[in-house]
Amino acid sequence: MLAFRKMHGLGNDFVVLDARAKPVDLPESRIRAIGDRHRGIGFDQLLVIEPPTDGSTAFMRIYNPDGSEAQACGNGTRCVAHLLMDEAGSDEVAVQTRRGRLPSYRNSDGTVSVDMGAPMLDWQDIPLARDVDHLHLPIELEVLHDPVAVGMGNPHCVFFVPDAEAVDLSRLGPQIEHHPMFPERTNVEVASLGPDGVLRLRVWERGAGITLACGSGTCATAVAAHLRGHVDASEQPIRIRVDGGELAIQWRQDDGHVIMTGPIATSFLGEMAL
Ligand SMILES: N[C@@H](CCC[C@H](N)C(=O)O)C(=O)O
Repeated sequence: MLAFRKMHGLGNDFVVLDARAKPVDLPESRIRAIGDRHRGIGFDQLLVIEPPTDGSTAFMRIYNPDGSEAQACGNGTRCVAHLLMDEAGSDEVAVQTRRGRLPSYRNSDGTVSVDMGAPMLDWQDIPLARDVDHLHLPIELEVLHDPVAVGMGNPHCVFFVPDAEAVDLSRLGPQIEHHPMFPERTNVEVASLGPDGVLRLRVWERGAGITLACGSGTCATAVAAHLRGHVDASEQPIRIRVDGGELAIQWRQDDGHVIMTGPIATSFLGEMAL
C-alpha cells in the first residue's frame, strides 16, 4: 500500500506522494491508472516529493493525468509548500521544480504565495515552433484569434475574448493544445476583463483538460494582460477569477518575478493499492 494525500488549490486537485525516503515506481501506465477518476483516485496533477538537488527544501515532480511530465505547476507548488512549511515549523520554504527554485511563503491570513520566477517571453524558451511575435501569434480558430504566448516554465497560449464563458473550451482547447506552433503542446487560456477590473479566466490544461484553476495559467494570463495593456499587474496584485475561486497575481517590476497568492486545502489522507 502506498500512502498519499489529496490536496487542492481552488479545486485544482492533486495526489501528493512522498518519495523522499523511498523512490516510487511510476511508469506512465501507473500514473494514468491513479489519475483515472472512475477506476483510480483521480487528479489534475500527480505531485511527487523527492530529495532536492539545489539546496531547496524538496524537489517536486509533476505529472499530468495523461502520463506526461510538466515543468511547472503553480497551485501544486503552493500545496506542497504548505506541507513542507508545516513539517519544518516555518512560514517559508523553497520548492525545487523543473522550472527552478521557487521560494514560497505563508501569509498571516493562511493563504500561500509562490514566487514563480520571471516569465519566459523568448520564442525558443516558451517554446514556439519558430520566431514569431509572441504578443500576436498567427493563430485563428473560430472565435479564438490573436493570442499571446507566455512561458512560465510550461507553455501557455492566452486568448482575450469578449466573454470567456461563451467559449466552447472543451472542443477548441484540445485543438489549440496540439497546434503546430507549440512543439511541446500548450496550456490554453481564455480570458475576459470584467467591468470591476477582475479578469475572468477559463483554462484548458495540457495533458489534463479543463480544470477549476491553473496557477501557472493565471500567472501567464496576468503577464499577457499586462503586456497587452488590459491591466497593470506591477503595482499591486490583480484579481483573476477562475472556476474554483480567485487568485491574486503580481508581476514585480524590480526583479521581473511573478508572485501568485491564494488558498490551499487538504481534502484527505489515504492509501492506494495501485
Ligand atoms: N495546474 C497547474 C499546471 C499543471 C501543468 C500543466 N498541465 C502543463 O502540462 O503544463 C498549475 O497550477 O500551474
